[in-house]
Amino acid sequence: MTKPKVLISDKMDPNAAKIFEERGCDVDVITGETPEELKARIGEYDGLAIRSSTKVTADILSAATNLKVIGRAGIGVDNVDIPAASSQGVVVMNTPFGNSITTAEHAIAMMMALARQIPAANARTQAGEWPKSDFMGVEVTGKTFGLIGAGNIGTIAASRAQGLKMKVIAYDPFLTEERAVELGVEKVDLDTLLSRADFVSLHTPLTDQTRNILNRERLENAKPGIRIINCARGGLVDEAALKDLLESGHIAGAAFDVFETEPAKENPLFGAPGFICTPHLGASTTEAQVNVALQVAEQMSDYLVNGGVTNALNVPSLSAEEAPKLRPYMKLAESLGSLVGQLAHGNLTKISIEREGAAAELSGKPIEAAVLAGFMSRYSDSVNMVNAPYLAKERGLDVRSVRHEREGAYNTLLRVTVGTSTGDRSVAGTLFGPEAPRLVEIFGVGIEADLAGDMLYIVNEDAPGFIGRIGTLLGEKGINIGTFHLGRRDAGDEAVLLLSVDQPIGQDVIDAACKLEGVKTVKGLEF
Ligand SMILES: NC(=O)C1=CN([C@@H]2O[C@H](COP(=O)(O)OP(=O)(O)OC[C@H]3O[C@@H](n4cnc5c(N)ncnc54)[C@H](O)[C@@H]3O)[C@@H](O)[C@H]2O)C=CC1
Ligand SMILES: O=C(O)C(=O)COP(=O)(O)O
Repeated sequence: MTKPKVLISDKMDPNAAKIFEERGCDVDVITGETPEELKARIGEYDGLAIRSSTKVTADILSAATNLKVIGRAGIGVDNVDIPAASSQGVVVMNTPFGNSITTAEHAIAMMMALARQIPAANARTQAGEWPKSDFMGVEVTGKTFGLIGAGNIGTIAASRAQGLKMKVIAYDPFLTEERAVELGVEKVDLDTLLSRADFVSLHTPLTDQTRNILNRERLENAKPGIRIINCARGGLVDEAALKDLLESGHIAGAAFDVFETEPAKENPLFGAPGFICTPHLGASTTEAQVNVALQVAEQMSDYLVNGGVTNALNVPSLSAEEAPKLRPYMKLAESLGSLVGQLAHGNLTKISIEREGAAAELSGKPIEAAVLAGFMSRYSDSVNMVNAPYLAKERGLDVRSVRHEREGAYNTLLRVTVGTSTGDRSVAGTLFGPEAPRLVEIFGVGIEADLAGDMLYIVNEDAPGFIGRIGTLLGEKGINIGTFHLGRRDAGDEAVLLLSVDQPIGQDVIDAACKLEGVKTVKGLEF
């Protein structure tokens, strides 16, 4: 097997490259390229490891013909076009915890630097001024810390602020009262937060809801003398409005690590009174960078080598321990999805996936994604587990997953049912031994068959002589039969024949088979 090839395109701790190599990947480290250079190169790679500098746009992705996974050594993925990656079947993963302590500590460092004007005092002292009487600071003890966004980083920042004897109030629409009590913070609405806080620290992602969350109106109505810290994302605060309000003195200070446009070589806030900043250093500690580099390389190689999915943003997680257990089910699920997709006619608007026995104990989402990947291949050639659920949604397919507690005839069973204009059509399969996927039912008829390679599916009247006739026909056409599977509802009723053959079935064979006595349906299948 050729080794998966990974490109590290942003500055990353050398442990990342080491782990990729140890885990069976070839790795190139090429940083600082222009988008054009990256686009020209990206086609060679199975994996792309990034931080925040590389912008993975739809244009770059259009050239990423071999790409399977993008790994973000860090948290924010606003530099990745996730919908484009998803529709192309590329997994996007991040490392959601590796740099959170470090970033929360940076927010606290920024707060202290603001409270005591350390950057300006430092600059003037080193310039030989000794400006002792120009710097009067404020204490943080007893002051109110207003947290916007009580997620991983926000809650760590809150606990550090509590350690500094501050009162913490928090605005986060997803924060429950119970969790607020557990954290020892008071849950408030945004206007209340801005009217009471002495220091406000932002810790939300940048989304349509959070963009400009501190807009001009909110900043104007905030408590006079408030100080604002943003170590989350540029675009959360209206930079021009903040500059005006720093100049008017309504806002006493602001400390930013992130900017609307980065790298921020110029910005309206530069030089505003009480403004301090750092160049997106929130995650830049040795500890955090080792954490995220190790984690991203482990996660990406796990996916590329073993199919394990951890911390993915566009596909369900699948641990490296669970991945081998699920693998035969994924094959079975994909084959069943493909079988109903190839056989059912008309506009299919719903699909249900039932798991029974041992299959009911496994994660449902990956199995669902594999069924959809098989099923959606009837509509598109470039479909896989990552993009199938998105394509299904786009087509308005109603997808249901059902897990049965009941004991059935099989130790483990997957059933896939599609709704057609003439009623529900269902196929089911099991695993023989730990690994071998096997079809056990097709449209109500019990049958045992492997679904592999080229196959011929025939429904005929159950009457003597048919098997001889089809055998003769295939012999005349020079088609070699690999396996032969028969099933029927009741004696004399409809019978189903599934043959695996050594070459694709041409239309001439299908036409000839249709003319055989007693034949109702003939279809060539491909797995
Ligand atoms: N400066 C830097 O170098 C770094 C910045 N970051 C950024 O910090 C931010 C926070 O990261 P985490 O805490 O890990 O994320 P998280 O996902 O754990 O927490 C985000 C919180 O924001 C809340 N939220 C979402 N919409 C909201 C809204 N409209 N109003 C108020 N709250 C809302 C969510 O409920 C959640 O609790 C991210 O934008 C991330 O990219 C992360 C690491 C380093
Ligand atoms: O992890 C994040 O979200 C960050 O913003 C850190 O960015 P960086 O990896 O330092 O470019």
